Amino acid sequence: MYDWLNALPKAELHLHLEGSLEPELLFALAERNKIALPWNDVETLRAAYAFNNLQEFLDLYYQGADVLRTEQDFYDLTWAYLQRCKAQNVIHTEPFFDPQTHTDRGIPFEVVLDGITRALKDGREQLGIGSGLILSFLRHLSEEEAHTTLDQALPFRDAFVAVGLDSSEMGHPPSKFQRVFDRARSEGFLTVAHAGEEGPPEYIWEALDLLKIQRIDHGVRAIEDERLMQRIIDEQIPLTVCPLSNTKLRVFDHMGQHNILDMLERGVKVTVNSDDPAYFGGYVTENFHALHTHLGMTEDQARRLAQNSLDARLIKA
Ligand SMILES: Nc1ncnc2[nH]cnc12
Ligand SMILES: [Zn+2]
Repeated sequence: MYDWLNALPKAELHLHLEGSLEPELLFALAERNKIALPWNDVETLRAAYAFNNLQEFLDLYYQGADVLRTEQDFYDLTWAYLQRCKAQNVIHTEPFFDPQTHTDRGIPFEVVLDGITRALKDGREQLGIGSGLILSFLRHLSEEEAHTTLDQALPFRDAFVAVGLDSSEMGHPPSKFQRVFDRARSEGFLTVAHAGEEGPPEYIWEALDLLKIQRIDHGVRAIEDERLMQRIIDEQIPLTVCPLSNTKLRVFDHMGQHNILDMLERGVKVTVNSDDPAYFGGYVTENFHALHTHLGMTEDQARRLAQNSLDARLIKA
C-alpha cells in the first residue's frame, strides 16, 4: 500500500518550510554558519522531538530555525523539501514560510524570500512541481508587527499567492488580525489561517467570517460544532488536515481516534498534509500510510483525499 500511496498524484497544501528542516541539514547549516548547537548530534536532537502540545513543539521549531542565515540556506531548505515532493509524487505544493521568525533575528526579508523563490522556480523548471508561496503571520506577535511584515512583502507581491496565520493558537484568535487581513485582501492576496487545531470552533467561525479565508488549516475541532460542519460541507471549504502532526502534538492521543475519514464520509473537503515533516515523523505519503494502518483507509478514500488536494489548490496549474 505504501508504494501505491506514494505513486498517487497529490498536492500538499499545509507545509511549513521551516518545519521541513531535517536534523542532518540543521547540523550541516550550523557548521557552515559556525553556530554552536545545544545538542551533541543528530540522534540527540531527534530524541528531543517528543511533544505534549503545540507550544512545546514551537519552542524547538523556532530554535531550529536559527541555523538559517543566508540566501543559500533558504534555497537548500526549500530544495531538499522539493526533492521529497518529487520522490512522493507531490505534483503541486503551496508551502508557508514565517518571515518574522527570521526578520526578528536580523535576517533581511529579501534574503529569506530570494532563497525560497529561487528554489521554487528550479522546482518548477527542473522537477515539474507547481507551487504557490504563502506568507504566514505569527499570531503570538502583535497585529502591528504583522502590518510591518505585510509592508515588507508588498514590493514582492508576485512572489506570493496568499497570506496565512500560524504559531500559538490559544489566546490569539483570528479577530486579532482582522485589519491586516483586510489590508492583505485589498492588496490582492488570498487568505488562509490555522484554526481549530488546538483552538475552539469559534476560532474557525472567526477565520471564515472575519479573515474571509479560502481554506482552513487543520480545522479538526470543527466536528464539535454541528452548525459549523454544515457550513463547511455546504460551502465545500477545504480543510488542510495533518494527521501525524495532530497525534505528535496530542490533538488526538492516537491515530485510531483521528476524525479525518469521518469528515471525508460526511462530505467535508478534507486533504492530507505533513505540516512539519522533519519534526512529526514523515512527509505526505507517511501521513496517508498512517491513515491506512490505523484507520483502515481504503484505496477509494485515498483517491478522494488526493483529488480533494488537487481541487483545493489556490493556483490551478
Ligand atoms: N502545526 C502548527 N500550528 C501552528 N503553527 C505552526 N507553525 C508550524 N507548525 C505549526
Ligand atoms: Zn501548520
